[in-house]
Amino acid sequence: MTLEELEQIVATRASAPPDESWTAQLLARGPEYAARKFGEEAVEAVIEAVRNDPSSLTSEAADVLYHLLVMLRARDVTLADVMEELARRQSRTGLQEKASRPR
Ligand SMILES: N=c1c2ncn([C@@H]3O[C@H](COP(=O)(O)OP(=O)(O)OP(=O)(O)O)[C@@H](O)[C@H]3O)c2ncn1[C@@H]1O[C@H](COP(=O)(O)O)[C@@H](O)[C@H]1O
Repeated sequence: MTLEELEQIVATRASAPPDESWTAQLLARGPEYAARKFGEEAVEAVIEAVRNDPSSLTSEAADVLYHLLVMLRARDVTLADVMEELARRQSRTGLQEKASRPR
């Protein structure tokens, strides 16, 4: 499974009946709700990383990636947009990139 494939699944399920699809339910409740669920899943991943439980962290990280894609879709940002941004950063170190951000 690639992130592109998961993005495609999210796009397809977006138009499913909400009573049959978590993706459709998230999107029907709006971008703010999708963002909130992403935040909750991110916090759960943080907890597992701090607890040092690799199996639970793997599971929570999967939740995070899925909910990230749903949140992006809710705001019409594509995975390609995000990957292009990452590609732009490739020519610089992380510290150079951070220093170049507007304050
Ligand atoms: N990858 C996922 C995926 N990861 C997590 N989830 C759902 O996200 C929801 C998280 O909700 P909650 O926060 O209530 O769940 P939780 O974190 O387990 O809850 P707590 O017990 O911690 O409160 C659950 O219903 C999970 O099933 C996902 N739902 C869908 N997908 C993918 O999307 C596809 C389409 O799914 P539907 O849109 O539901 O058809 C699936 O086949 C998968 O490929």
